[in-house]
This record gives sequence, C-alpha cells and structure tokens, in this order.
Amino acid sequence: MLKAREAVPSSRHGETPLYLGATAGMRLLNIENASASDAVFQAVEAALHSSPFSFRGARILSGQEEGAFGWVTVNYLDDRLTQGQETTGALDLGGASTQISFVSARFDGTESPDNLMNFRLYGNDYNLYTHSYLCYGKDQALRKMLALQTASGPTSLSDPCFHPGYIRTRDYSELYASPCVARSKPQASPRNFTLKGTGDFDSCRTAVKKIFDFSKCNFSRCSFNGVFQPELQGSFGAFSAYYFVLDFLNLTDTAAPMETIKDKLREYCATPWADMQRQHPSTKVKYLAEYCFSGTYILTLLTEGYNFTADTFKDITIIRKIKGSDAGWTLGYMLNLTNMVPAEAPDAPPLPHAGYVSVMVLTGLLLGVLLLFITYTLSKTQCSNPHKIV
Ligand SMILES: Nc1nc2c(ncn2[C@@H]2O[C@H](COP(=O)(O)OP(=O)(O)OP(=O)(O)O)[C@@H](O)[C@H]2O)c(=O)[nH]1
Repeated sequence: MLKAREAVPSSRHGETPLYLGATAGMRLLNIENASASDAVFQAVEAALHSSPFSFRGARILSGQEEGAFGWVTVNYLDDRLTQGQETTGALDLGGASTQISFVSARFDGTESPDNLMNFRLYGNDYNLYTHSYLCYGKDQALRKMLALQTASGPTSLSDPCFHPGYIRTRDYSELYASPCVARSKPQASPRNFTLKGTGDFDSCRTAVKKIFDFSKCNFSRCSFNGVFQPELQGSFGAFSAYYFVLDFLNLTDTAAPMETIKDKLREYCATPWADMQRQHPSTKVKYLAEYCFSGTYILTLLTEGYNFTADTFKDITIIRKIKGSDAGWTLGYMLNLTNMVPAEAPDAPPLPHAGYVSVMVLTGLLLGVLLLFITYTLSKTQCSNPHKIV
C-alpha cells in the first residue's frame, strides 16, 4: 500500500480503484474455518476503506478465475490479444494451489464444462481450458507427501527430499493443520517426529509421485486425480513458484535434455545440508531446505501430472516478469474489473496514419500541378490574344 501511495500521484489517489483478491490460501481457510476467514476479510476491508484509494471490494477468487486471469495477464502483456495471435498457455504454482490454462483446438467444453472459461477479447472468441488443483501448490503438496510418509505415526522419518544432514523436529498437529491432509492424521501419533534428510532425488521422485492419483479417469484423457485435460497445445509461460524454484536451481533452460535436468537435481539433492547453508548464507532457511523437494515436485507435476514430454518440455518458458510487470493473476483480475480489455476491437480508422499522410501529399501534389496548368493555360491565352489598342 505504501508503494502504491508513492507510485500514484496523490492528486489521483481518490479516483484510483482498489480491489483485493484472495486465492487458495484463503480458499483453504474458508473450508477449514469460515468464521476465521470472514474475520480476516472484515479486518482487511476496514484497513482498505481507510486508505486514500477508492476501495471497491475484496473477495476470494475461484480456482478457475485464478487460472484464467493468469492466462489473460500473460497474453495481454505479450500483446497477443489485440493482434488475435495464437495465445500462450499459463502455468501458475502457488503455495496452496496450482493452475494450468491454455487454449486447445480440441476443447470446446463439451467433455468437461467445468474446465471451460469463455472469453471474447478484442473481437476474438477464446475457449479456454483451465483447472486449479487445490492442495497442489508447493507448500500443500509437501504436506501431502509428508502426511503419506507419516501415516503410521512414526517418531522419526528419513526423507529423501531433504539434504543429507538436515534434521528438524516437526509437530504432528502443525503438519496436519490443513484441510489438504487433516483427514489422514494418524490416530495415535506422538507429539512430534524427527525429519532426517537423505538427499536422494530418485527416491524423492517416487515419494512425490504418490501424492498424484493416476488410477481413475472418466474422460477421454486426464492429467491426474481424474481431472480432464485436453492434449497440450502451443507454448506455455510458467511463473510464480515455478520461477522462484527453477531460477534458484539454475534450471530455467527448459530446452536442456531431460536427463541433464534430472542429473542436476540429483546432484543438488545429494549436497550435504551444511554445504548448502555455507553456500547460501543469505537464503531463507525454509526455502533453502525445500528446494530439493520443490524442484522434484515441479518436474513430476509437469511431466507425470500434465504430461509434458522430453520433447514438449522446451515449449515452457519460465518467466517472472513480462515487460516489467509481474506474471500472475493480479493484472488480469484488475484488467477485468476495470474493463480495460474490451470484448470488441476498437473501431479501426478506414486508413492507417501513414495512409492519411500519403493521401494528403498526393492531393497536395495534384492541386499544385492543376494550379500550374491553369496558370500556364491563362498566360498562353493572353499571349495569343494581344491587347487591341482601341
Ligand atoms: N523461493 C522462493 N519462494 C517464494 C518467494 N516468494 C514466495 N515464495 C513461495 O512461492 C510460493 C508461491 O507464492 P505466491 O506466488 O505468493 O502464491 P500464493 O499466494 O501462496 O498462491 P495460492 O496457492 O494461489 O494461494 C509459496 O510457497 C511462497 O512461499 C521467493 O522469493 N523465493
């Protein structure tokens, strides 16, 4: 809010619309404890009402909206909507949920209407496929994996997704305090357990894979958990935690062979925790400890979950910003609320600017020639009819 106050001239504060959108973290809190979620909104709304801006409301976005607005942002910033060009798909990884959104020639919503968002933007119609996986953001995905590993309520857990030498005491109540895992809390667990890293990428992949259910699909094709997903089409932009994690791991080059990516992760996960801390003294310890899991999760989600292959992986670009603006759902949401993206293309002038200039120059030239011709004809007439002396 302080940044906004500085960025917007104070004379314009009162006319600047302010909206608040909340995403999966709040969707989860709302499921878990609706009155706590309401209390958060009341407090936030009171604070925003007292800001100098024109506050116009706060609400929780649906997963579909979160995915679709991320797609609008990416394609708006890339100027793909005004031009009616082929669009870029959007991959968003948050802490609590993850979204995939793309336009597919093979998807019109017939097979799975819940995954369809229709847009008419700048005179073009888009049938957007979008799905949001609640509990598959990277923080909740880690909880899900740890929940599977601690189902029997052990006092100690050797975990391949953490570096060798990493040791941390985890509280059962804290780990299971999320609707994503609450129901699987072991009945008779001790108060806490000791998590010990073993740093083994291949075993980590096996453990991560278990949080996905590939066993059922009632559609012609699915990603995971019985969710319909048409065949992937076109290029994709992956942002938010995809960027944070892959940028840290130096794995943003998606054109690198899949084996190279795996080898790098293998080496990274196997690095002793003491070395990691020594090499990255200023990195937040929580992030540093979880990059092995997060990198492995991202690779598994993209390849096994969404079905990117060794061949199509290169169609993904890992992005943080486009033309200086953050890739993410927020800009798309604001563009939508402030009607900044019109349904129809603005009326195009009959001629482009250059066309007008050419017509003006040509008309000027013709008039000049005509004037010269008239002057010449008049002077000739006068020469051939010498003045008579009366
Ligand atoms: N490594 C790293 N992780 C970050 C950074 N900033 C945020 N994250 C993590 O990246 C994930 C995504 O964060 P956000 O983009 O804020 O997403 P979110 O609001 O949690 O998204 P939802 O799941 O939709 O609620 C979360 O797990 C954050 O903890 C960062 O600078 N570095």
